[in-house]
Amino acid sequence: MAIIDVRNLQKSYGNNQVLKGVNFQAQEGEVIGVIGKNGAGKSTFLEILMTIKSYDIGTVIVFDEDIKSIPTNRLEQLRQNISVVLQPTQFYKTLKVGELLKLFKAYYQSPVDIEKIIADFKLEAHRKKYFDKLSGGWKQIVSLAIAFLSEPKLLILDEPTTGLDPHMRNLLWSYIKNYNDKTGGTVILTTHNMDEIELYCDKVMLINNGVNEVFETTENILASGYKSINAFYLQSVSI
Ligand SMILES: Nc1ncnc2c1ncn2[C@@H]1O[C@H](COP(=O)(O)OP(=O)(O)OP(=O)(O)O)[C@@H](O)[C@H]1O
Repeated sequence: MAIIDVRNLQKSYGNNQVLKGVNFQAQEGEVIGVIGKNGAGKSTFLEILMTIKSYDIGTVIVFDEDIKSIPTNRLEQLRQNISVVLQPTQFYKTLKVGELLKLFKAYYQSPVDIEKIIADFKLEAHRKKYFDKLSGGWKQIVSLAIAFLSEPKLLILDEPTTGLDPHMRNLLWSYIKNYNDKTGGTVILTTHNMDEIELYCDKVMLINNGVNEVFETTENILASGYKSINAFYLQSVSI
């Protein structure tokens, strides 16, 4: 089943045309990495999929709904199936980690057990700390733990592993893959780490010069002769 169908997506900021005709589809259960150089338009693209940013031209269908013509109440229902983690993440400064998890569990009316989330994300030592006082990497982990609380059908992550140490990166990816295997949820993320794309993503979309220059399975890219996704990236994109 198609979760997202994007045709000829165009978006400008003033006279800076960032997206010049992007075509993209995501099926249920896929893990898709969006790559491209700094300023290529990856975050802009994800924010449009999250339904929080407007666009100029094209069609964006999310869960079979055209997000431009959908009534507000249905847009809100649709958003309940999407979890997002943006960068940088700012949560309520005066709340402790355990309190934040409880708050969002209530907000999402989530059946997920907070103790399990705390154990899975290795948050025990941090549950009584104020979110504001955590290191950047731990803030990221808490944000991701919260994203999983809503048991989303679609998870959108903007550079989820940036700033994480290798153990936390592995931990995070094992959680993403586990969520994907168990629930069939779709994951769309951006990263500059090409090893992560190679290891964990089913498909890659390369945004270059405002278009999806490549949208292909990682398997086919590697089968076409590149020795790694990193080599593919370096050979496909000039500085
Ligand atoms: N709100 C905004 N107003 C004006 N220009 C913006 C805005 N947001 C992004 N841009 C511009 O749009 C372009 C694409 O930005 P975007 O953040 O989508 O790129 P990116 O691929 O995510 O970059 P990076 O890899 O550096 O995070 C950049 O030139 C950026 O300066």
